[in-house]
Amino acid sequence: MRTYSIVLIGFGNVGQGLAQILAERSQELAERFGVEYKITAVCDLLKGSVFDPAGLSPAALLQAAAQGQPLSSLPAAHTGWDAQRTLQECGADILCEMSYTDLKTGQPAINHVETALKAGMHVVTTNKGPIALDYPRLAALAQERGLELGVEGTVMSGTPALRLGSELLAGAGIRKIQGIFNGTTNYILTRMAAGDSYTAALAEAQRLGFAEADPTGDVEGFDAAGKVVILANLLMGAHITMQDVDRQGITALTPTDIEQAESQGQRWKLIGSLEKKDDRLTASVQPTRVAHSHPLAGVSGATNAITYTTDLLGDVTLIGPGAGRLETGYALLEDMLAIHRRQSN
Ligand SMILES: NC(=O)C1=CN([C@@H]2O[C@H](COP(=O)(O)OP(=O)(O)OC[C@H]3O[C@@H](n4cnc5c(N)ncnc54)[C@H](OP(=O)(O)O)[C@@H]3O)[C@@H](O)[C@H]2O)C=CC1
Ligand SMILES: N[C@@H](CC=O)C(=O)O
Repeated sequence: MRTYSIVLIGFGNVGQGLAQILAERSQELAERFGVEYKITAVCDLLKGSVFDPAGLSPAALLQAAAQGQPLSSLPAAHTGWDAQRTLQECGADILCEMSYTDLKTGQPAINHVETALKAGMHVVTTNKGPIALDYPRLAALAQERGLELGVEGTVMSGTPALRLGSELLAGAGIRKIQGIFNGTTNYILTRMAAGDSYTAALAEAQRLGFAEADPTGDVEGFDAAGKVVILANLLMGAHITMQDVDRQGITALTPTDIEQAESQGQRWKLIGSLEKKDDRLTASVQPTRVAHSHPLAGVSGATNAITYTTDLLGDVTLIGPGAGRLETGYALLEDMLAIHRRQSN
């Protein structure tokens, strides 16, 4: 059995989703893969922080969060450390970085990732900020130190969109990528098409744990644009920035626009696109009317979809969850299992 100690920075929807997965599936992980992930530290801005090298019970962490009790009320060797101190002193094997995405500065997550790598930890993250804004530098830092930087959850949560593109389609010649890359807006558009108000649909997306802490990132298209940047730079050899994405969100769409499209056999979707033509890459996120018969029209709720157009296989499409607590928690497990597989070879 190989045991990895893990530190969780951010214990919101995703952090709690990961803790729930570990609480429920540790026996299966041990039996099938010979691996144990032991949470030794958790640090969250408002919920507090706790570190115990002997390990913390995921169930107790979840119970404290559900009851609004500070994490520091749990029995542990150390409490009250901030993220930097936790990363410098906890000595974990893997950082799970799940703090807020900031697509302007990438902070504080860039600092978290950098500190963890310098302290010798592998990093797995669902945070789009560091990956959209600073991936080459952070990936080089990881590589120099023989460490892994797992980023699967930054695009389409636990649906293995990045792994499909970077591993399985790596030799197929990806020349175009198109899809629905934001769960919150797809959920809102689906609910509005069924007659609900924008405000009620957004509130429900927040309650279900799909939306960003500041949902402007979702509804104005920044989150989808960040994912387009990640796809371009990680899978298409590009070096684009957020400013290179021609971006528009869904806030200008009215109930009348949505009704009108439906009555004409069409549906609004927020579509992200990347296309390479003669060495030039175009990148966009735009609300788009698609026919009811279009493959993306039936992708509803927080489900996302990605179509890779390749030289050798033509179109390859993957559809799956794009957001959610467990769905995104699973992305971190995917990356941690990949680390375990590589370490075991
Ligand atoms: N939810 C989803 O479906 C998906 C989310 N993601 C990404 O995963 C990350 C986590 O998402 P989610 O859990 O939904 O977000 P939440 O807002 O629910 O949780 C983020 C947590 O991070 C904590 N936090 C923020 N800054 C710090 C800091 N400096 N030190 C310690 N803790 C900090 C917050 O603390 P507090 O609230 O107590 O202030 C909060 O509990 C985000 O980057 C998001 O973009 C990616 C894919 C899907
Ligand atoms: N807020 C995001 C979460 C996943 O990245 C979304 O709604 O897709």
